Amino acid sequence: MMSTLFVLSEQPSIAHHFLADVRSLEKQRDRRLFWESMERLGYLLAYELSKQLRYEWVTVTTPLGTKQHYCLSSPLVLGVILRAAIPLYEGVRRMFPEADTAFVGEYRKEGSEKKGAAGVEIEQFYAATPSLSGRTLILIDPMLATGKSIVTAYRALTDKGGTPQALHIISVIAARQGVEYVQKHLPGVHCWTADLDPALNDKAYIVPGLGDAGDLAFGEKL
Ligand SMILES: O=P(O)(O)OC[C@H]1O[C@H](OP(=O)(O)OP(=O)(O)O)[C@H](O)[C@@H]1O
Ligand SMILES: O=c1cc[nH]c(=O)[nH]1
Repeated sequence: MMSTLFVLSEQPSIAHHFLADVRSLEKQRDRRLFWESMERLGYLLAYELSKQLRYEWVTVTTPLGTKQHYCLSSPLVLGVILRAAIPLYEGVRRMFPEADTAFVGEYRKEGSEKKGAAGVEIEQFYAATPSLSGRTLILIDPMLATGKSIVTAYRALTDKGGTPQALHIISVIAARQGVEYVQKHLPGVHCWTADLDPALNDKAYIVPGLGDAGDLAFGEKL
């Protein structure tokens, strides 16, 4: 199956406004704004992704008659990668409130990024998931840098939960190299990102990026 890539910023829309909020060094001081803008990007990306899901026609009775609507029939599991994904997840979850949720705890091993993207190693320590078999898995992580965190999370979840019928990734900022990495290791994946950045720096941070998404949402990690 073919992998696909959707980039929200390719069209002028309110998404640019929220992207400017999360990237701006000055506005990042306002944690409430950072969270709200992440959540709003979550709504917008979930809306775009929803166009690819499965629906069934349902007849709704109004006080004055009946009307048919498409109602979601794809069984969804949202996958959250701790910590930084929580605000973005909250936006996606509000759009798909009936979805189940899987959690993965992991972080980049301290110092491993000193050798650049090739050196980055992921320490994965926690995974809790409902069954994924035959369901649609949406992995959520605001920053897709080297792509190693997402691939590690997918493996941890599928080892326990089985193989999903479809895989989507929602990110706010993806590096081109990270997208290529996930497409290589997770064939058929569908990537939905608010923006696509050109490069990683020598510590495998996205440039221009926004800095450390986990620290901005929750405070500097010791
Ligand atoms: O694509 P990658 O190169 O793997 O990098 C991206 C990862 O980095 C961030 O998490 P981080 O490891 O900083 O942990 P945190 O969420 O606890 O801050 C981010 O939320 C991703 O999970
Ligand atoms: O640019 C990056 C890369 C990894 N994690 C972040 O929070 N930001």
